[in-house]
Amino acid sequence: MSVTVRVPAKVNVQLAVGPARPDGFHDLANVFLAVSLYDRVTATRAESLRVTCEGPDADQVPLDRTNLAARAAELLAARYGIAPDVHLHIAKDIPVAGGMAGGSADGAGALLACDALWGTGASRAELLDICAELGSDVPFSLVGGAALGTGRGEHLTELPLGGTFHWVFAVADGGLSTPAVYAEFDRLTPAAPAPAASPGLLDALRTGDTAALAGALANDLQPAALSLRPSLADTLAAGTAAGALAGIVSGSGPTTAFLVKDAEAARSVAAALVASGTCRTARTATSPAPGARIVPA
Ligand SMILES: C[C@@](CO)(OP(=O)(O)O)[C@H](O)COP(=O)(O)OP(=O)(O)OC[C@H]1O[C@@H](n2ccc(N)nc2=O)[C@H](O)[C@@H]1O
Ligand SMILES: Nc1ncnc2c1ncn2[C@@H]1O[C@H](COP(=O)(O)OP(=O)(O)O)[C@@H](O)[C@H]1O
Repeated sequence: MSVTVRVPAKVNVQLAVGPARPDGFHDLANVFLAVSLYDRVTATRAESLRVTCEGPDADQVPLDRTNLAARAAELLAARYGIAPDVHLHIAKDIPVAGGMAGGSADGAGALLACDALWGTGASRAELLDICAELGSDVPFSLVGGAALGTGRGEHLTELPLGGTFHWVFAVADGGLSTPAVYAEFDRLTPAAPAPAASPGLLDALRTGDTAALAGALANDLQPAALSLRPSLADTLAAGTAAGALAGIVSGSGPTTAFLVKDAEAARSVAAALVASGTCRTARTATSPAPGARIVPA
């Protein structure tokens, strides 16, 4: 018997970052939006814990116990006093180390799949608790849609969304390390103010107003990502020159996200980005997208 779960990627439409806390994390006002790029995690009973991965970036995914899918299975099994004997297969479509929470998606997906496979019957609150232990972004991968993350991003308030948003993602060569980007933020921002969500941005999401959302996109980690990867400025310029309403680094990067008017604009901006030679590839997607869901057999 197997259980497959589909989990979305995310883009941060606002990422307000406060000063470093004593525990090394940063308080955030993190406005997450799930987008229609998905990983699939399949859990199958096995003799022991094993992870495999397929997809264009599969060679960049660790297959040992550091994989967030493996860690999710271990945490759930430990809580219920069972052996984490499961084969987790990841069909990876989310760019790796790209600031789109692919590892977090696999953690949330494995958790939901193992819960169903083992019949542990964990409550939603318990699952969210385990997600937060796995990583700051993992609870959002379970929930999907749109949400404001506070604390280190793990405390979620779901947000209403009034329409469909169209996106183009320019995927860069290689990844950026999230801790390195936060460290660069600290170096560049000696006195960061307390983070707060922008009322205008939340209104734009609620009313589905693409032009207003384009004007409100904001990422405090963008200067740090650009400092570590200056060539991202060329990608941002190429996307806006091609007709995107706005461009932004996705989370800690190096993927850049472009908000566009409609599906046709998405196709032409994606083609122009690839032709510009400033990215490895470009993907189109829409919001909203649901959180982790079991795929019917
Ligand atoms: C920046 C964001 C934006 O959504 O995601 P990515 O763009 O990398 O996907 C997140 O804050 C990343 O969340 P996630 O990748 O889950 O981070 P974690 O595993 O919890 O932490 C990894 C490291 O990132 C830094 N970190 C993370 C979250 C936070 N609020 N403050 C931090 O300083 C810390 O150095 C921490 O050790
Ligand atoms: N299932 C997974 N998929 C991808 N990366 C993973 C996974 N589990 C652990 N990792 C590690 O997490 C790092 C960050 O990857 P990812 O979650 O894709 O990016 P980001 O944190 O930028 O959103 C990778 O470099 C990899 O070492």
